[in-house]
Amino acid sequence: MRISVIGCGYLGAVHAACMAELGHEVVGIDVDESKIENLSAGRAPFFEPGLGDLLSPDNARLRFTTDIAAAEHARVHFIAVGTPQVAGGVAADLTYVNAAVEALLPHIGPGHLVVGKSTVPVGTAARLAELVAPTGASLAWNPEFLREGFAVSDTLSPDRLVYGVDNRDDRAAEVLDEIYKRPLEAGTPRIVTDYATAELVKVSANAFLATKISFINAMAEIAEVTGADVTTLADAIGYDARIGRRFLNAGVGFGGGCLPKDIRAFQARAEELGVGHSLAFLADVDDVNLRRRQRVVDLVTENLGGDLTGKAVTVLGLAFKPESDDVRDSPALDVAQRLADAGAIVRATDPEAIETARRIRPHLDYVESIQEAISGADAVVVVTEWHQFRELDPAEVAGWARGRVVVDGRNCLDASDWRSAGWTYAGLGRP
Ligand SMILES: NC(=O)c1ccc[n+]([C@@H]2O[C@H](COP(=O)([O-])OP(=O)(O)OC[C@H]3O[C@@H](n4cnc5c(N)ncnc54)[C@H](O)[C@@H]3O)[C@@H](O)[C@H]2O)c1
Ligand SMILES: O=c1ccn([C@@H]2O[C@H](COP(=O)(O)OP(=O)(O)O[C@H]3O[C@H](CO)[C@@H](O)[C@H](O)[C@H]3O)[C@@H](O)[C@H]2O)c(=O)[nH]1
Repeated sequence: MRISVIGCGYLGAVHAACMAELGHEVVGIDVDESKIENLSAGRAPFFEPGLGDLLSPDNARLRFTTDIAAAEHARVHFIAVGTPQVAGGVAADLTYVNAAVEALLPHIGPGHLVVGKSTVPVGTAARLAELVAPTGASLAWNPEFLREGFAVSDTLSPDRLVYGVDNRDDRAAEVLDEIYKRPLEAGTPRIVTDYATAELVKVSANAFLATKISFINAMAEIAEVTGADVTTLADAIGYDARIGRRFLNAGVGFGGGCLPKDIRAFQARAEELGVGHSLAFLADVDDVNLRRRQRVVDLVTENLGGDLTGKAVTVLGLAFKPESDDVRDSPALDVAQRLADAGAIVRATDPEAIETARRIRPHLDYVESIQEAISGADAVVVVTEWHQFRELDPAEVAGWARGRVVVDGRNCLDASDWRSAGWTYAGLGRP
């Protein structure tokens, strides 16, 4: 199948490379010249395990360009551009989706299928279908559920495939089945439904995941005033198969380019639809999540005598989660900024996210080496659970730092190991 992928960011670049891996002839298109230059040279423009292995300038099935006219040679066009929060608001900004579809219109015709992958407010697909209809092409919505850090394997072997189609269009599902032949033959469940359901599957999945994380973080708040241990609590409730242990890790909370903006945009859309009350609980989910960031800062402050002015604090982690260089709405970077705002002298490190962090917070002090970051610190704060941080030897770290305070913002360290090495250990929701 000849495919174009419009938008080659964290989602689109992986999707383009994986579609070529599935045997299709793919052109990736983006307005960002430097991204296209890197991808064309076989370099991943961001850190994503396994992506580099799929990119090669010699791969005849995969090319990248800034020229939207290249889409003319394809028959299926995936829309993978960003849908961030609107400036100064919480709704989804559809400018990029609208611009991408508008730009595509002169290059599509009968027999073409436009497939939305971006996360959009319910109702968007039906509106875009009207826009596409005069060209003779049709439109489907095929939301994406990949996780950063596992994006390649999630794309090649998804948990499920969802197709939102116009019920007068029998062909769209057949075309998508052909594209996803390999995962479907491997047993991936597939759900064919209407546009609205497909759009809602995506945002409700993210709302559920965010709620699950905020639920356990709310339990951490209760644990903190009762002396209970939220990690033991999570293990115990997680054994109930109806609850499950995944996404029950209490800590500094969720961030990234998806969960925070998606729950806010979902609430905004529900308000527009006159059913804001149905999603009112998501405001609490957001609040609990943001409170945890300040809680980390408060724990550092309490353990450093109540005032951070002039205190040297090392922040271990900048990415919103390990195995990613993504710092969009990163709790780690936010904590680093809050500590600096409170007067601390902050030095931060991350195995992959220093460059991305520097782009949006250029004034913070970043160092590559963990030892250099910790050297002379009054307190060490772990906010992204990279294995490089989890595996630190507390006795060795004690030789680098000045103070003996460690705040575990991801509940990822062995508290007793650190305490036996002389550290004052503080976790979130743990005694
Ligand atoms: N990142 C993820 O893990 C993930 C997973 C599932 C769904 N999504 C959704 O996918 C969409 C993309 O997210 P992302 O994380 O890849 O964003 P991103 O910002 O990394 O990438 C978006 C890309 O689109 C490009 N672009 C913007 N306008 C364009 C246009 N008119 N033509 C061509 N390219 C254009 C940008 O230059 C950028 O490279 C969002 O709706 C997001 O919610 C993301
Ligand atoms: O128990 C947990 C699990 C996750 N997190 C945090 O939650 C955030 C999101 O994590 P994750 O969902 O793994 O990352 P994303 O790559 O943002 O993926 C989410 O967002 C994508 C974009 O919509 C979806 O495609 C994925 O299915 C959905 O998991 C990160 O900050 C994690 O640190 C926790 O705090 N506790």
